[in-house]
Amino acid sequence: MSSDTPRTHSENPTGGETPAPYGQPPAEQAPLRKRVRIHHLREMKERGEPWPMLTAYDTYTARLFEDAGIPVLLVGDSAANTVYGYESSLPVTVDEMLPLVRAVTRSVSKALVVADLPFGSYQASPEQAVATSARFMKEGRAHAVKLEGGRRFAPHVEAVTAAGVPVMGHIGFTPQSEHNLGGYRVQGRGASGDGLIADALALQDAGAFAVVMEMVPAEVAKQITHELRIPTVGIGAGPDCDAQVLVWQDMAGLRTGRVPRFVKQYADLAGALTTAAKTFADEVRQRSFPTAEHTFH
Ligand SMILES: Nc1nc(=O)c2c([nH]1)NC[C@@H]1CN(c3ccc(C(=O)N[C@@H](CCC(=O)O)C(=O)O)cc3)CN21
Ligand SMILES: CC(C)C(=O)C(=O)O
Ligand SMILES: [Mg+2]
Repeated sequence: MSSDTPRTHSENPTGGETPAPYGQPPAEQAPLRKRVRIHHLREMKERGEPWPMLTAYDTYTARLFEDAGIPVLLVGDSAANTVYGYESSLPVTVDEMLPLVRAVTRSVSKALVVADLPFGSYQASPEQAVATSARFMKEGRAHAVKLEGGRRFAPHVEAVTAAGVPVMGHIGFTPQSEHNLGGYRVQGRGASGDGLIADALALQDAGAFAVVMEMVPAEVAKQITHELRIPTVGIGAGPDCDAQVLVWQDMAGLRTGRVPRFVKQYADLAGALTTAAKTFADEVRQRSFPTAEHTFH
C-alpha cells in the first residue's frame, strides 16, 4: 500500500504495516468481560470500533482465541478443508459440523459462537433453514447461525430469525456457490455492485444481525458498511468493514502453499510444528527422549 493511501481506521494492534508479521506481540488485549451478545456488535459499529472474528473448530483454539479477546468465533464450513481434508466446502455435512460446534461452545464462556450452515442444509426452503438451525442451537449449543446468499435467501433469514435464532448473512463470493459463480473470484465489480447493495439491504431487512462480505471491492464494501445499521464482516473486502474475519489456520500460517490474497499470516505454525515433529522424531531415534524427567519410577 502506498504511504499516501488514506486509512479510515487507526492502526490495528494486531495489524499495521510492519514488514515482518511474526514476532512482535500486540498491545495487551482486554479480556472479554461478559458474554458477547449481538447487541454488543451493533454498539461497536456505532462507536466505530472494528472487531475481529476467527474460525475455531476445537477446544484448545476456541479457548485461546476467547482468552485473546476475540469476541466472535465462527465454526465455519471451511472445516471441510481445514479439518476434514475435502477439496471444497461443498461435501461437509451437518453431522460432521455438529460435533465441532459442540466442542467450541463447550469450551468458551464469553465468545459468541456462530455455526455455519453447510451446503444443502438450508437452501431448499425457509422451513429447512429453520429445522437445520434448530439442530445447531439444540445439539451444537450455538448462539447464532450463518448462511450464504443474498436477496433470494431473505425469506430463509426471516424465518430463522423469527424462530429466535440470530442469523449472520454472507454475500459476495459465497464458496458454496463456487460452480455457479464460475470459480473463486471477486464479486460486485462494476454494475453488479448495485446487486450486492440490494443483497445486503435485503438481509438487514430480513433481520440478519451482521453480514459477511467475501472478496468484494473495497469501495463497494465501504458503501455497504455505511448504508447498513448492522455490522459488516470483511474477508477480502477492504479496511472499511466493521469487522474482519479470517480462517485461523490461514491467519496463523498452519496452511502451507498458496493462500488467497486476503490472507495475512501472523505466525508460522507450519514451520513451528514441522520443527517440533522433526526434533521429536530425531530424539526418539537417538533415544535422547524420554529422559528421567519424563519417566516414572
Ligand atoms: N483455509 C480456508 N480459508 C478460507 O478462507 C476458506 C476456506 N478454507 N474454505 C472455504 C472458503 C473458500 N474460500 C476461498 C478459497 C479460495 C480463494 C482463492 O483462491 N482466492 C484467490 C483468487 C482470487 C481471484 O482470482 O480473484 C485469491 O488470490 O484471493 C478464496 C476464498 C474462503 N474459505
Ligand atoms: C471464511 C468464513 C467467512 C467462512 O464462511 C468459513 O470459514 O466457512
Ligand atoms: Mg463458510
